[in-house]
Amino acid sequence: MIIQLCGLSGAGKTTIATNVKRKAIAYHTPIEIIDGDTYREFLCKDLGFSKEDRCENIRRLGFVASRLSDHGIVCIISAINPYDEIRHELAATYEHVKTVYIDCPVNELITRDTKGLYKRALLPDGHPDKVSNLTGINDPFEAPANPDLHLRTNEKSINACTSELFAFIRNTISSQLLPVHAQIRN
Ligand SMILES: Nc1ncnc2c1ncn2[C@@H]1O[C@H](COP(=O)(O)OS(=O)(=O)O)[C@@H](OP(=O)(O)O)[C@H]1O
Ligand SMILES: Nc1ncnc2c1ncn2[C@@H]1O[C@H](COP(=O)(O)OP(=O)(O)O)[C@@H](O)[C@H]1O
Repeated sequence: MIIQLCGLSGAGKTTIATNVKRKAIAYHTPIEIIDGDTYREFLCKDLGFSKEDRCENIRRLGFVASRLSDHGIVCIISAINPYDEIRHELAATYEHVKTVYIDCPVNELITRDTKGLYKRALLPDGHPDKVSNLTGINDPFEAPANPDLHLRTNEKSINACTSELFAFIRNTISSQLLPVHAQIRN
């Protein structure tokens, strides 16, 4: 199974994915986090933040996820993943892809600003430190219309969001395994 997260920087993708992975160890559910930030240092080092590059980024993360997923590893793609087009492409290309929206209003993210990116994006034009294409401020984010799971991280605690995503993964695994058991019995 491939869980493609999407959500603005600072919304909570890494925090929730990491906590879910920790929780899954006790249940012997293998989880791999495929994190945009990490892969941008290696496999996706050549990519920037244009629409084309962001889509290519997700395409590559999706490919890695598909290889691992074929071996029964639950892959969580933790990236901003801002465009409908590429989210749909991933879901159409690979089996068992679920979209999870990690949602937080931008005003709250400006307050969190864990990486200082929002402060820099809000600098006046022409300022040497200004970030010019930060998603949600001066670059688009297309909120998914019908995500498989929608987590509002400004309304629920980290623990509550972690439990919801974890339960979603467990339920999806069970429902996908049921027909297989039925086939074996028949
Ligand atoms: N301009 C701009 N816009 C968005 N993000 C920026 C930008 N510049 C740097 N960063 C940092 O890069 C991380 C986003 O990379 P992703 O691979 O997740 O992005 S994408 O899915 O290809 O849109 C993102 O990581 P997260 O904060 O974990 O989301 C940022 O730390
Ligand atoms: N309900 C929540 N779920 C996830 N993170 C939360 C929540 N509430 C507050 N936070 C905080 O928001 C920040 C999210 O950062 P991070 O996980 O790196 O985001 P992202 O990976 O989406 O950029 C962390 O500082 C985390 O403690």
